[in-house]
Amino acid sequence: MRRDSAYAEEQEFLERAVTRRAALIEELSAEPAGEAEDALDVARRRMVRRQLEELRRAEDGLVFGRLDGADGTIRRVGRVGLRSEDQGTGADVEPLVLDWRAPVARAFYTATAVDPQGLVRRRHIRTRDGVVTGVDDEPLDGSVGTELVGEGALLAALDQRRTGRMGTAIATLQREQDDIIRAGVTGPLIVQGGPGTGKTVVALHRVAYLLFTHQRMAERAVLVLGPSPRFLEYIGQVLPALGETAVVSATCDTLLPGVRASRAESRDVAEIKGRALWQGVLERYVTSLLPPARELKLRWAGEFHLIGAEAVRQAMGSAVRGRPYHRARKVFAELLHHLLAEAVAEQRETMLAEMEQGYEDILARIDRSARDDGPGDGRSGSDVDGVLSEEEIEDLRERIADDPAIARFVEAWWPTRDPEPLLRTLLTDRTLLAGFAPDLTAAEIDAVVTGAGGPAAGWASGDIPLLDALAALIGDRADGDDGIPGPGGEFVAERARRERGWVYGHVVVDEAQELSEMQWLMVLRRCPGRSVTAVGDIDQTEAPHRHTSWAQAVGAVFGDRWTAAELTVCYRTPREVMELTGPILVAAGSTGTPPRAVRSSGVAHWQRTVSPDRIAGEAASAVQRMRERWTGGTVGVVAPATRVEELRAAVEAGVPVVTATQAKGLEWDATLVVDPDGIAAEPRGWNGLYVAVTRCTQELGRLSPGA
Ligand SMILES: Nc1ncnc2c1ncn2[C@@H]1O[C@H](COP(=O)(O)OP(=O)(O)OP(=O)(O)O)[C@@H](O)[C@H]1O
Repeated sequence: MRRDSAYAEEQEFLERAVTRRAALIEELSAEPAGEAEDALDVARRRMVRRQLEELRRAEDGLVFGRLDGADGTIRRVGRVGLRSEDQGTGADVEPLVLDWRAPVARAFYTATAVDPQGLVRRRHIRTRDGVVTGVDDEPLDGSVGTELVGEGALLAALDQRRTGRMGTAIATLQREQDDIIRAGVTGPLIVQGGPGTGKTVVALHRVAYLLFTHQRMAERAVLVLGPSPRFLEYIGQVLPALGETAVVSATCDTLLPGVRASRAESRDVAEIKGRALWQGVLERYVTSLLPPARELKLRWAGEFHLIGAEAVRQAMGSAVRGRPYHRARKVFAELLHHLLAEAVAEQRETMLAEMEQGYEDILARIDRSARDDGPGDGRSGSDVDGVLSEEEIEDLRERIADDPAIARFVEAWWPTRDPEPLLRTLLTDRTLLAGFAPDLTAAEIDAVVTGAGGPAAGWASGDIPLLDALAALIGDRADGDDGIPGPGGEFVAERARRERGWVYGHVVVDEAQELSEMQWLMVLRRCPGRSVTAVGDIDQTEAPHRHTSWAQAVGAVFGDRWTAAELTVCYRTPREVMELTGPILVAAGSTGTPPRAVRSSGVAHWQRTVSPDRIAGEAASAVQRMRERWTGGTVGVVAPATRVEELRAAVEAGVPVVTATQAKGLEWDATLVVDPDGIAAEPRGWNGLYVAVTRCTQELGRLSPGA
């Protein structure tokens, strides 16, 4: 009976919220179109557009929580905040629904029986298509104690069939997750968590929280870096569903506009190219491209002018001063225009002074008395003594700056450069590379040069951070604009994606354990303010670098100035499967412990050995049986790289067959791991096997080739 009345009560409230949302959408849609009046109007319109976008996407999960205070107050929590019907702007009236990201909503995720935060009850409300389908009450008065927040709702969410797309978890976030989501942004935050602990959930919900809380971050957009395009596709719906548009998602390989990694390279070479030492190598290389400071001879208006070596050296010194190559070149060109204008003026003064002297001598000889008031007394303008006024020198400088012949001279003396051919040259020339990379051994230099491919070879993944570093040291040819987001028409994310030197408000890195030092530097370049959240599991590392701790992984970029956080509970993988992982971690050389599984699927994992020639056929049958068992859900196959092609041809179309590396971050209801020993034998293969077996939410099957 109480239960029925709770459903009826929440249904009634939900209908009120649905009506209110429709009214707010209508109100905001009625905003005038046309040109914005001023900067304030641009900002206001952008905010309205954002609110409208959020409201439009908020149908699902419009209301998912309720907080009952000890003082009798009742508050509802939902995907977006809804102003109540009688809440004018700034009025002191409670909103109808609290935004889950608002500080007052935090208790929904953090209140416990031990620390009820003024609440007596938390209610989770499940809805589908405008109908309340579930109500779970959790007393916070100490009568019931559980470690989990909203256990019923959480377990129901975790037990759902997987669709192949990640969903939002705003209704069931757990306290340790919420603490990280709402952590301050004082510097890099590195979150360690085992498989299925919700690292991706935390990372994405943190983006939504930060964008909601920090308006300036929204103006600069947030970058989300993931391990693969497949992973980005998997998480692609989460942020739009949370109403976020100011987000750019990419992999390290797709971060440089117009450049793609199209070539595989050996792990050894990839490891060498990932080392932070390349930053110094490239800096020395770019410095070597600067022209030597020497006397310059320029022609202007038919006359030659000399700019002395010392003046050139000084101008170069003040032009370079930490600036990128092209920027320094531009500053030098401007200084050169000044120097030349002064040289021209000086030469003209000398010439006129000589002419004047000659003229005076002649006049003196003809009629000394007539020269009493002769030229030479006045001191303004380009009078006959030849001294040019400041305006005249400035005018001269402008004409010099506009002269294509002078521009051609500068180009010949200090040419503009393209990073791609420059890097190609460096990576294919042993002597050059040895000169700039004294810390690499001869064998390492040999490996890099031999592995670089021919002049027409594409770029490998390990080249992208080198290109990025080089492009930053060389700089854009033309001056970039001011970086202020454009007017209403364009979402900031579109612009950020297009512009190479874009500086983001925040960067989130998922599967961060995979990044090489050079890739970390690439991240830092996009967020010099170090507003970075990185999530990962050092025990799932498969990349060729040799990091076995976060301190090692980020030391080269952040030193020891970063904050560590940890997630300890596994929400994805059932207890039955997690029990298998201890020995795998030991074999991987890890000293860590697997996270604690929150649920049991009640399904035993299984293992079968089949003769090697039947393995693909057996895998196909096993997948079919799993598909039948998990109707409406998803099945994935993980195998050693050498078996992927054969298995793809054998199993049903649409069932993903991937390597352990490609499986990173993904999950399915059931996973078939084919040839686990083969996976373990791959480089860092025990870590790969750890990834492979932890992808399932329900069932794990293992198929091994054998006698
Ligand atoms: N608080 C939560 N409420 C509901 N579902 C959750 C919650 N936390 C995690 N999950 C679910 O658990 C699963 C694992 O989460 P997620 O992919 O974020 O983990 P992860 O730590 O990134 O895992 P891995 O490192 O293994 O890729 C996902 O299905 C996610 O939706």
